[in-house]
Amino acid sequence: MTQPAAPASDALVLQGACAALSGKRVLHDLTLQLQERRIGIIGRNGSGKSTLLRLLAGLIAPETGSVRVAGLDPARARKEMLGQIGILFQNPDHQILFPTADEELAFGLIQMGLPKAQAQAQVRALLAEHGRSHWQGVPVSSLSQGQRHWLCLQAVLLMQPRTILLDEPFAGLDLPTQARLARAFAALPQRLITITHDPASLAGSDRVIWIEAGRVAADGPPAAVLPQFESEMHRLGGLDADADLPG
Ligand SMILES: Nc1ncnc2c1ncn2[C@@H]1O[C@H](COP(=O)(O)OP(=O)(O)OP(=O)(O)O)[C@@H](O)[C@H]1O
Repeated sequence: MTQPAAPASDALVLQGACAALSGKRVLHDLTLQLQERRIGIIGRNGSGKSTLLRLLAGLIAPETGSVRVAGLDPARARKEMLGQIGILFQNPDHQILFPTADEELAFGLIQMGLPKAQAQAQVRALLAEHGRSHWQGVPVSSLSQGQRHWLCLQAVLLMQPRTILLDEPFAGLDLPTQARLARAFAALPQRLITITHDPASLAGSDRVIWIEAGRVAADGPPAAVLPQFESEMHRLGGLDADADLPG
């Protein structure tokens, strides 16, 4: 019998992982080896997608089973994870910690152990490269939603993580901003794991995982998974009652 291939050294591996929130189990016995370059996670509201992202990022620990990123437990190896996993939350305001744009950009680098002056120099160079030197000292509160998204993305990229987790990256952005962001994502060398409700945005992925009520409903190439997902969503959309919304 042939052995399954060993995971890539920077793979994200779930083994029988369950996760609970406030005592309620929301992810059930997930076993996944995530190593493709573009992975989409799709599913209905409340299916457990954000919880899966939080589990992969080590923001929550599994109730049972294990999560490993590059062989490490992401909930414990917090410092090592800075170079492994970057996360972009749906709402930049859930991510931004500092009052000014440059402080926000420098934070991750300082966390990684870079002396403050060096981190600040990298931030100045980045802002200059993007024609945004005037953002030095600018209050985050004065930036638009799209500009805050850009800020969060750059803060993550400065840390050069191997994998970036994106939670509904296009939600609330106008079409030109979405198109610009999509081009920026497409050009990234990193592995991207994207959560979305929107099947169209995953058409070019290497792999799509459909999560339903905390379990994998389908897992494969987009051409196989997305039509199944869309047909089920159309069927559910045709029902009048929304009593089947997961509670
Ligand atoms: N703090 C919490 N305590 C208890 N249950 C929670 C908590 N947060 C979320 N849940 C429940 O966990 C389940 C999964 O939520 P999760 O946010 O992971 O889903 P999702 O697929 O990301 O949803 P959406 O697409 O609406 O953002 C849902 O049923 C939700 O009600």
